[in-house]
Amino acid sequence: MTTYTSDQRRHTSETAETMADVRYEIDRIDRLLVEILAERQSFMDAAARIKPDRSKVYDADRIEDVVAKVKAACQGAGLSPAIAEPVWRKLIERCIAYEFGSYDTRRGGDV
Ligand SMILES: C=C(O[C@@H]1C=C(C(=O)O)C=C[C@H]1O)C(=O)O
Repeated sequence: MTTYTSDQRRHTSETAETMADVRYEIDRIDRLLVEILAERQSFMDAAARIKPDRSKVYDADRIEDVVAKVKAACQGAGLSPAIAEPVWRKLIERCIAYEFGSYDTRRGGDV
């Protein structure tokens, strides 16, 4: 199971006083995001292993399902959907490209 390593939080957005404070927290959060995205990426390898054929790697219905769920989660979390939607659409696009690569590597390039 993945565990996330995190530097100590020093400030909240309310207590930060300097740009050094702000950037320390942004850099800390970015390292966490990298760990979380690496775990998400690992499930692309799992999907490439499980999917029965290459035509299933790109799933338009599932893409819309993922984006809708992310937008719903934004409401509760206070994340702007204007940030989230394009970020997730690009993330999914790159994850699918990764999954195609994983699928082809696993099956020796056979299509
Ligand atoms: C992981 C999957 O494969 C692809 C990757 C997706 C994602 O990154 O969320 C969504 C749809 C699929 O085209 C899946 O089908 O769920």
